[in-house]
Amino acid sequence: MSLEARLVIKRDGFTLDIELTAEPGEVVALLGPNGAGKTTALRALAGLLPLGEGSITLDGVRLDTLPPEQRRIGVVFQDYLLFPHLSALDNVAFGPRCRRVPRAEARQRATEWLTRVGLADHVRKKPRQLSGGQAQRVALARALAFEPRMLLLDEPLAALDARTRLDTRAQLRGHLAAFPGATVLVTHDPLDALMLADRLVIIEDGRVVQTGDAATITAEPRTDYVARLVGLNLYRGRAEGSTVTLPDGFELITATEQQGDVFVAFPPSAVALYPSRPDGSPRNTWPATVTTISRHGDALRIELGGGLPAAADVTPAAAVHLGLEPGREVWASVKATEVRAYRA
Ligand SMILES: Nc1ncnc2c1ncn2[C@@H]1O[C@H](COP(=O)(O)OP(=O)(O)OP(=O)(O)O)[C@@H](O)[C@H]1O
Repeated sequence: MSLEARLVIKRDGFTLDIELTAEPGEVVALLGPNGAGKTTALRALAGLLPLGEGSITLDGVRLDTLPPEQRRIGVVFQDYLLFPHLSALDNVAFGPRCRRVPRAEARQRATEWLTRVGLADHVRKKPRQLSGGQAQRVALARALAFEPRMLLLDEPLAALDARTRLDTRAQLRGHLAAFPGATVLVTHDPLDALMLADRLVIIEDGRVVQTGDAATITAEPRTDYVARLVGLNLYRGRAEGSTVTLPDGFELITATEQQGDVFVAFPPSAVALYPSRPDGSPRNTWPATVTTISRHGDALRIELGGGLPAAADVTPAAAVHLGLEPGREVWASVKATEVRAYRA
């Protein structure tokens, strides 16, 4: 049940224009900053928003000409949208009932689905008697009980606290692995995307800016948003051999040779700071001014302005030793072997 879609939607001041594919059994995450168009894309797939242009084809069948109820798509919304007056069982039985499955059989199937998501003991409860994690699992069971051809999840874990989120994410991963159809999930949490999806589609301002598996995207980000997401300093420049010249003339030396337009990236942990120009120094050394300091795990994240805006991670001890504070002038350096260049 493979998905092939081109979604074009124009609404005041914003245009979504993306192509999206998903193979049977594949989990594709739409990831992007607020307002990028992720929810708009999901609502279009579900049939809740009409396409301006484009088409949606699932397993060779045109979906965008069908009304939402005939698309056989299971949707889990961010706030689950369970029917508050129905028990967990009747919420899940709703799908089969809509497809005219007799009541007893619909309830039987609902019980099976609730058992599968670990809620056999909660079938009679109303949504308000369920915890956030349980409600999420009822919503998932309800979507799966439709026997959908495709599953759509909108920020499926956003409503949960951190602890519940961890457990629920692991369980959700298992259920998605067992689902034979294509799954598209929307999130702005990189961890959800990395843990749940086989492939990431990064959307910014209504366009796809990068797509690939987690390893490729984290190794070779192509926009500032993605670079920040994976915690890398990222620049664009022109390579001639191992020298990359940035638009303002700054030169970075890399260990690998390239020609033409490239991205260059290095992690904040690779940036070393010195009180004065280091001698016998690594190839890339520049004067910088500390702009902000924030906590980053066990380290301090130092944002540097100057010739090459960059982030550096240092230990608290080093920060004290260097007297780091906003406005302090330092020398920064990064070894050529830590700088990766790849084709733009
Ligand atoms: N009902 C609406 N009418 C007009 N424009 C809208 C409507 N809903 C959203 N938009 C606009 O469409 C754009 C994309 O919104 P969308 O909700 O799809 O983004 P998103 O990537 O899901 O963001 P978030 O992570 O904040 O949910 C935004 O610029 C938003 O202002």
